[in-house]
Amino acid sequence: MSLQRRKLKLAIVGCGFLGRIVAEAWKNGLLPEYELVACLSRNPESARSLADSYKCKACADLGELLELAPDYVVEAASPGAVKEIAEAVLSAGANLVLLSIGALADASFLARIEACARANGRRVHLASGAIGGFDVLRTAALMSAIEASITTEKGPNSLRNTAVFSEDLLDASDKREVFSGNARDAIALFPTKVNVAVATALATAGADATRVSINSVAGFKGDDHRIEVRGEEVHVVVDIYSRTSAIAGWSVVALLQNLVSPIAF
Ligand SMILES: NC(=O)C1=CN([C@@H]2O[C@H](COP(=O)(O)OP(=O)(O)OC[C@H]3O[C@@H](n4cnc5c(N)ncnc54)[C@H](OP(=O)(O)O)[C@@H]3O)[C@@H](O)[C@H]2O)C=CC1
Ligand SMILES: O=C([O-])CC(=O)C(=O)O
Repeated sequence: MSLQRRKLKLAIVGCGFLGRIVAEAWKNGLLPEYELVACLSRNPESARSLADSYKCKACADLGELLELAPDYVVEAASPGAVKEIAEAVLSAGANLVLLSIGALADASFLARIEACARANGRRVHLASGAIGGFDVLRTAALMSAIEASITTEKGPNSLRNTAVFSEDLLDASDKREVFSGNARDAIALFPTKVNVAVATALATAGADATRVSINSVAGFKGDDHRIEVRGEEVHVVVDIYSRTSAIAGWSVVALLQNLVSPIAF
């Protein structure tokens, strides 16, 4: 049973792989408290295609989308898109659900949207994406000083078109660490690939103190993220393997369900 009577208006920004997972879940009845009203993408054709499949409005720009007064705008686009839309969305009275959490590594941007959300009485919800366990990570961070890290293993093909890729990774016989540093440097080097590192940092020790190790494993399919937090009394390990990034789209569905459920996680 839901908490509210009228359906909440939902809009999607970014009509690619993950945005479509949310729309499909809505169509399949997993989000009955919501009405999918609008979508927007960089390429109008992507928005039109999603809108045709799910019978919502393809918007030409953000202004047109916000005129429909969505209650929740799901961002499934890019960290750059988050910077373009966040303040306008919140100022228009909508809540924001983010997947491209890497945008929040920019401390001044984070402070601005925090202030904007507060001023407008709205919230920015961070989807758990390809990882999770934010509840226990945040809890551990409250209890004492902590050390936090995330170690990721990926197949080399998913590192193509990044500064660390080289052909010899494809048939390397051993695991190769291609990045070691903090979450701030990680997202600067891989702007769309390590949202998980920034999300981990926000939940734990912050972008400067959270250690990130990215490893290439030839022949490996999918991603494995191992988050570790050590405090005085607790040792937390959250390890998530996913064959594709679909888990991130589904995490938005779970989040939207949680927002309206009488029993909330
Ligand atoms: N938090 C997490 O754990 C994870 C986060 N992500 C992030 O989620 C986001 C979406 O991923 P995914 O669906 O796989 O990516 P896709 O590339 O499949 O889809 C992204 C869509 O957004 C559109 N888009 C890009 N920039 C903008 C913009 N400025 N304004 C509006 N639309 C835009 C794209 O372009 P077009 O309209 O041209 O088609 C495309 O349709 C990415 O930023 C990715 O990094 C992904 C996995 C895990
Ligand atoms: O899908 C993943 O494993 C992680 C990812 O793309 C991200 O953090 O942006």
